[in-house]
Amino acid sequence: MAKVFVFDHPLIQHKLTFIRDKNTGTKEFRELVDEVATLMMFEITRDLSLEEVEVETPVSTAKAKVIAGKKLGIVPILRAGIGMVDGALNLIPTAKVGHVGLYRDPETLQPVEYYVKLPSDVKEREFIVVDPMLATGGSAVAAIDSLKTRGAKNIKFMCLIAAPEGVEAVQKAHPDVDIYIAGLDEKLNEHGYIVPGLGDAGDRLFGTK
Ligand SMILES: O=P(O)(O)OC[C@H]1O[C@H](OP(=O)(O)OP(=O)(O)O)[C@H](O)[C@@H]1O
Ligand SMILES: O=c1cc[nH]c(=O)[nH]1
Ligand SMILES: [Mg+2]
Repeated sequence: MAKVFVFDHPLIQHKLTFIRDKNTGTKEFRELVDEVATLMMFEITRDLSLEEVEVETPVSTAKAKVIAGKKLGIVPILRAGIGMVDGALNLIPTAKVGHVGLYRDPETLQPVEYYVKLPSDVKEREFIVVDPMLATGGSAVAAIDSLKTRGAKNIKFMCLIAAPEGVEAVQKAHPDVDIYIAGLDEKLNEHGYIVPGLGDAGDRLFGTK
């Protein structure tokens, strides 16, 4: 069964509070999402493997460590996932970026796919799918399906806020995909919005409400 990590780091929790606040405007919202994505990526990359190298310091030779050349890919679920890409790339600037375009039908809440573009070496890469919101889980499950259909084998999912329903749906459909969350909320309302949540992540990021 996939593991679920809820990040309790004080900086993540502090910034998430202002992301939730309805009085936070678009500019600040976008900056905070970017910062939290960086902090979450710092935690997620904790398990990257290292290899030993030798480096000449001004004083002598040191045995030291570098990351062992893992191939990473960041995959935002459009549109709101775009808000987390730059923050993630801050820490892993050589990662490739794939895109999965999905919108949630407002009536049925079912995801509708409209765009997919992934790095060509999809089978060799480890992917981190990013989206601020994991609500019913339909979008995350569909995005991960889409990656797996194209050959991806090693996938993590990272979001800002999740509802228990969404976590359960991803765990059931993709038991191999670990889930990383900044805030695990109470429930969904009758419109499929996370309660208390932060509202519509895409609209708040891009000012489209
Ligand atoms: O877990 P789910 O019930 O599928 O809901 C979560 C999805 O809903 C939002 O996207 P939305 O459909 O609003 O598209 P947008 O990013 O273009 O605004 C959000 O960014 C997720 O992708
Ligand atoms: O609360 C929610 C649920 C889905 N999508 C959002 O942007 N917010
Ligand atoms: Mg939206």
